[in-house]
Amino acid sequence: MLVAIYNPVAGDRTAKQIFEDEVFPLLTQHGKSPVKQFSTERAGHAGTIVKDLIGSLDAGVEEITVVLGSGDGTLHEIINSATTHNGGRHVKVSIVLIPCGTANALYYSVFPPGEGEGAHDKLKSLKSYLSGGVLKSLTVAITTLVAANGKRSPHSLLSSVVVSTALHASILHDSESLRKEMPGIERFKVAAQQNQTRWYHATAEFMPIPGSGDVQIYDPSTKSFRAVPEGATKLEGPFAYFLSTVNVDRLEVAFRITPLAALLPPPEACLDVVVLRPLRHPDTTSESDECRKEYVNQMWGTMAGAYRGGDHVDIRYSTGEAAVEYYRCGGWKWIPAAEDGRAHMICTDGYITQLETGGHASCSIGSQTDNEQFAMYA
Ligand SMILES: Nc1ncnc2c1ncn2[C@@H]1O[C@H](COP(=O)(O)OP(=O)(O)OP(=O)(O)O)[C@@H](O)[C@H]1O
Repeated sequence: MLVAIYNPVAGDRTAKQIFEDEVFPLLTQHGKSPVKQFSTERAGHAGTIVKDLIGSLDAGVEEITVVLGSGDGTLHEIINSATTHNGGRHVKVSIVLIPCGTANALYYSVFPPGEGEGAHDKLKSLKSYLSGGVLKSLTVAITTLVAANGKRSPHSLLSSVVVSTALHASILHDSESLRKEMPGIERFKVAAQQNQTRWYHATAEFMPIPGSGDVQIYDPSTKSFRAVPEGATKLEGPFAYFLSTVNVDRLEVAFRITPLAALLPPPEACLDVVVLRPLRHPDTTSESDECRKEYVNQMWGTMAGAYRGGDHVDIRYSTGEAAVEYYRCGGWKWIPAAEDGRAHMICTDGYITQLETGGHASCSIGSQTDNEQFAMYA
């Protein structure tokens, strides 16, 4: 079954126009008219549409193709509604992605613009579909929230782009209120400045990659990953930044935060995790206001590398240590300090969930079956 869904309020609100002017005519030209077309009417609607469509499929029909005009958030809703984890039927969902959102992390990771390229072609996934191109399986990261009494939340949160805490979660949380006045990516920069001196108290623990059986860390001196010794897979805060990705090497077209996902692609599905802990900086001697203010410059100095193609992963302190801790793992656990409210925020593909005090979050890579349910034309 082929359907088209677009989110008319995603990004700069041009999805309807792109579909009417470009997507539908191209589909018709190739004799591929969608059996149904939808314009989403509210948050969560795209997920409901796909779940209902799957429910209406005849027995034996095991695939649905969705031409999707949106950003990463609407795709996230579809994945979470269609997953077997949240009670869905196992139907393969193939996405033809038209980037109509603000950041479009997945699209621009799969189709990075070439050097000096001006306007980005938004129809690359569609052209791939029309020419019988490659279907790239989407790895999912599955986040479970665990309450203080050990009870796990009944619903899993699936992500196809990012799961984060700390600064990135704060940015996504605060930028949402700026969406109307700032429809573009500048709202993320404003929210970043509002949160730049905040540190997050928590303990993080990494779980091994299923196949290799180890947790790995990038070593800029050898430009390769090496196994982390057992016993060194637990990190104590404070943290400034803690972010993991799947399927992407960037969160915006030019913000390449996990560049090694593309430059040193892992042989099997795993999470790429970027961590910044202020007290690792040789000049940060305490958690005083002065040190926090000083660290702002250090942090942005490092993070600026993400805008230079991802060279932040090779920046080293005067001590020779890597400024960024870049891990590869099969999962991680985030245990916030009870008194640090902001450390309780978890961001899954832009959606913010608040952990209960005393609770923790556990994120792991999906099983092979999970990772084969969703795919994108690449
Ligand atoms: N008709 C609608 N009215 C209001 N909100 C809607 C409507 N349709 C969808 N939404 C919501 O719009 C939000 C934004 O969509 P989406 O994430 O796709 O775009 P974006 O945030 O601009 O891009 P990106 O995630 O790439 O930064 C989603 O949370 C979705 O639930």
